[in-house]
Amino acid sequence: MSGDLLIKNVRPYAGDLVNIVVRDGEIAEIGQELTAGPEVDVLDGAGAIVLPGFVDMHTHLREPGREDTETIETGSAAAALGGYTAVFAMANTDPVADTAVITDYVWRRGQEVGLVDVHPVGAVTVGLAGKQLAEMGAMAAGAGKVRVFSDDGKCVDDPLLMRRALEYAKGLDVLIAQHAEEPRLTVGAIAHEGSVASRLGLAGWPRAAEESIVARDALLARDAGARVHICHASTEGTVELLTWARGQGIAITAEVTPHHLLLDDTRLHTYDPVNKVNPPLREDRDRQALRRALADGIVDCVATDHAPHAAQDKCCEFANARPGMLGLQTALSIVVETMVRPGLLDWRGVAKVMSERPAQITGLPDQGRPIAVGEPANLALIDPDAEWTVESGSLASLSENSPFDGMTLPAVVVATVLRGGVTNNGGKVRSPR
Ligand SMILES: NC(=O)N[C@@H](CC(=O)O)C(=O)O
Ligand SMILES: [Zn+2]
Ligand SMILES: [Zn+2]
Repeated sequence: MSGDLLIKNVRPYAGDLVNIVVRDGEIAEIGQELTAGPEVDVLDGAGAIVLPGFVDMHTHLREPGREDTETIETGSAAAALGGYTAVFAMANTDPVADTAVITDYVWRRGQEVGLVDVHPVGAVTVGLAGKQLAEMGAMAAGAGKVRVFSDDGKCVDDPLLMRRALEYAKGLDVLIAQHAEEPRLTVGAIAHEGSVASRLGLAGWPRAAEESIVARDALLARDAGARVHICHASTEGTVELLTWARGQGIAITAEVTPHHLLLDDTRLHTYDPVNKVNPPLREDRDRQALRRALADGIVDCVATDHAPHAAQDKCCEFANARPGMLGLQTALSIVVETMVRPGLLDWRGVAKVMSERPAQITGLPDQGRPIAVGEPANLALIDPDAEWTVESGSLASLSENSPFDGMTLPAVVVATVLRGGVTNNGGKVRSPR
């Protein structure tokens, strides 16, 4: 546990300037006149906005198996620099995180690094093969306390298996997060099915491949009385289905990625595989619908789907490149660009979609909490007026596949605090323990 910390000159949710005293990892005092004793560490926010630390419910960290592209340590550093205090590491590692041995390892390694809480996501099916349920109960009962299960990267496409998974998840009080992609509709598909893909000669990934699974899973969740979460919602039709399902009282939640909020398929004309992602970048109307849905709460939260890939897997022909893009260090700036600047969200809204809702959906008791006395000191400090230019080679990730490379974006995360320990100070991460 960290010692005492005085955080000076910060504005909770962009409100009035205050100082915050942290003791034993908790917010002990908030006020205008607070001062600290001589032994206390001081973090001067210089007028920064302070929000609860961000929670990413969808991150790929590639350890175990592809430590050449990201490790728990390098991914944790990227997360801390992005303002995150908790991330959920997806199960599509090698070996797959389908047993408690792996999920406990991910949790423990994250705690050893100590920059962010790395919560393991467990696989729904053994080896992500979609044939047999994994031992969800054992993973939930382990040291990693797995509370989110997903075959992300693949869809749990067998409806009977998905139904069983939802029933089992309800009993365990855990969440199934679905990568909604009907595989029969995306055979060979590499780009959004539309006029851009036709012109470029790229095989199309239709909206219906996502929407048919969203509709199906809403009905399966209804019948099982279970919760279901939709990963990386990407279409206007998905927003309509979510609206319908919520109206029916179905416990369905959804996330949107920063790249689906900012980019569309017109980026593909260069054939640069940095823009290849699953689900694919869609059209302007999808992007606009997703922004409105996030503002209205129909889409609950932003999740990065941070997906590091090696140069040899990305810098090749479009058809052969792996899908996925980096996201942890650029997420906040893209939310500011697409949601705050256009007036769709205020800073309380940013706290909600980046921290509070993902913590609630995943069941983290110590994240996404109000900035108030007695609450855990998990915080992100943001300079809303600063700008920065993304250099993919200078990010903390071991990989460089950022589609935002060269873009000048608003808002800089100036510090991150995890249980009273400063994990990122002015863009420098604390050296891992
Ligand atoms: N989003 C992607 O395009 N890729 C992800 C898998 C996934 O999220 O489906 C990956 O693991 O690389
Ligand atoms: Zn996915
Ligand atoms: Zn993913």
